Amino acid sequence: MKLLLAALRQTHKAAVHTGQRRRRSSRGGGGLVALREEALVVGSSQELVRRLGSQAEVRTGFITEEEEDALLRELEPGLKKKRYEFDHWDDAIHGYRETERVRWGSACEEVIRRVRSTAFPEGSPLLGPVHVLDLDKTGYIKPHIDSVKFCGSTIAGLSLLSDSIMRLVKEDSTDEWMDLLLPRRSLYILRDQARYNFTHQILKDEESVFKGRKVPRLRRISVICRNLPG
Ligand SMILES: O=C(O)CCC(=O)C(=O)O
Ligand SMILES: [Fe+2]
Ligand SMILES: [Mn+2]
Repeated sequence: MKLLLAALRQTHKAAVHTGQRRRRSSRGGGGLVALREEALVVGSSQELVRRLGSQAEVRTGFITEEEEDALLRELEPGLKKKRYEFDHWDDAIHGYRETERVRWGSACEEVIRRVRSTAFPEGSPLLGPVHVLDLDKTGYIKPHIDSVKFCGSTIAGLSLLSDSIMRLVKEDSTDEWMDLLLPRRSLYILRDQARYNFTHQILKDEESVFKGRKVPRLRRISVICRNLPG
């Protein structure tokens, strides 16, 4: 199980090293451009946000508080048995524990069904187990691209317990980037170019600022559905 989950992110290493180093020098001047006042996606240019907006989608309030509670009740007992992992320098993720789940209670089953019918084209073959990732409040996800061997064109994730910021950076042109605000209980969907040609990362608390506003990053659990490579 552990092996498969790590393999999902196996292409991250090059992205972590090249992506992070170059980011620092390239960020300075990039003004944030929002499509609308309340937009949840900003980026290095309005053109990029327009072109890729539909491939990096955020749906606020995708689940209710009751559904979030049901997911947490179902997930917490198993997660609590694991320890957060902090010290592997080569991991794409720092400060996390994770698991996967095939069978869900009925309230959760309904949520997962809704995620899948929203994010994936009908009949698209899906990865059976749902991935559950628990980030400690000091945890974060470094830039990586999910393995094309194990994961298809679409990644869809629910965010529980905390708001967070997902940053996408173009792999071969790191001054092209988009930040997605992922509110608690929202669903994000990454597809196609946003999934294949951009690294994604979840910012650590200290860096978690969206349109000039601090977005406190608390403990966050994500519930992630993927499809299979075509
Ligand atoms: O926590 C998330 O929403 C994303 C996790 C992720 O990028 C991964 O496990 O590959
Ligand atoms: Fe990922
Ligand atoms: Mn490791």
